[in-house]
Amino acid sequence: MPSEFLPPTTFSESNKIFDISKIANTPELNVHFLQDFRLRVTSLLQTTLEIEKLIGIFFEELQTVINLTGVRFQYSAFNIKLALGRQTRQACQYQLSANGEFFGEITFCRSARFSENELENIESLMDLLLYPLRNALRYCQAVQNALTDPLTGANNRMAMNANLNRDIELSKRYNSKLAVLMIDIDNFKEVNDTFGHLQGDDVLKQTAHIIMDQIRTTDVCYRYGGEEFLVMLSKTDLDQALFVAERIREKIANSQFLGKQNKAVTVSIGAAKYESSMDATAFIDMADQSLYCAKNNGRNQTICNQRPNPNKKTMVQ
Ligand SMILES: Nc1nc2c(ncn2[C@@H]2O[C@H](COP(=O)(O)OP(=O)(O)OP(=O)(O)O)[C@@H](O)[C@H]2O)c(=O)[nH]1
Repeated sequence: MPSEFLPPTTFSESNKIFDISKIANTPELNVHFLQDFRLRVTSLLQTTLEIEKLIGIFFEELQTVINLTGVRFQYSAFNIKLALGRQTRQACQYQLSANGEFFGEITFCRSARFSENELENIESLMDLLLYPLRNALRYCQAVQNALTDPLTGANNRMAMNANLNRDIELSKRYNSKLAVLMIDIDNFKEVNDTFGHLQGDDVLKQTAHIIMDQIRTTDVCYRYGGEEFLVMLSKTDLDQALFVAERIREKIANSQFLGKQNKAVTVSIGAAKYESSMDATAFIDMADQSLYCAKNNGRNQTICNQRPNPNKKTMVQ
């Protein structure tokens, strides 16, 4: 499979620390050295599918033959941006691709300028990284797909199950606040019955996007069930959680759905704060019971049963 490394976007001239061409003067050593080096790096790179570890291994191994202080790797499609070692001024950067498929951008840096020889050496070893990196990116994509709801793009229930206990353990360990919102679209059956399931799907998508837009990147939105979403708010107390809940509720109530049909959509929200006596089930149940109250109380409102005076909102319209 042909592979390409586009030429470095920045590079520099001379360096005296390592020059593979000096080894080339003793051909036997060169051949053996390079063979051993390539074999070792290839087998090390096969030990992981984690991108950070992979880049780390490659960087460490390159450092044994070329003087480098740091490396950066970026793959925007998956929001991957990592930096290892010391980020210094001189840099050489490569766009990694094979067969028209793009695998990200890698940058090596150090204080002194790179010589042409060194750049050639880096380029000649880059093929070692390319296919392990492609496999790691594919694995990352597969994991991402397995944890994402394909309709709305929110995290799915499997992701929630994987994260919930950890969120609770972190909250206990660091004594940090944790809150959850259970959000359910009101009378969603009517949307499906009136406009059909495809339009119903559009309402679900738009609702999920509004929710995800209204929360911080450190908060997580899960599609909990059919028309129900769960938002986990880390380091958030109940007042803040209710504030976020109301912001989401109002934004949805004031948004236009289904284009020209301009359907009004509302949500009911149950909020809960984590208390140390709760396990994961009790925590989610607490939010669920509050949601149940919000539905019974007329919908389009946020309720938290852990409050002496639950925060009730009247219907907006
Ligand atoms: N279009 C679409 N509909 C879904 C999907 N998942 C669940 N539903 C529908 O969501 C509706 C949920 O209806 P109900 O549980 O009665 O709730 P509701 O009509 O929202 O009423 P309240 O929750 O009491 O306000 C059902 O009609 C499901 O078929 C989905 O992925 N797409």
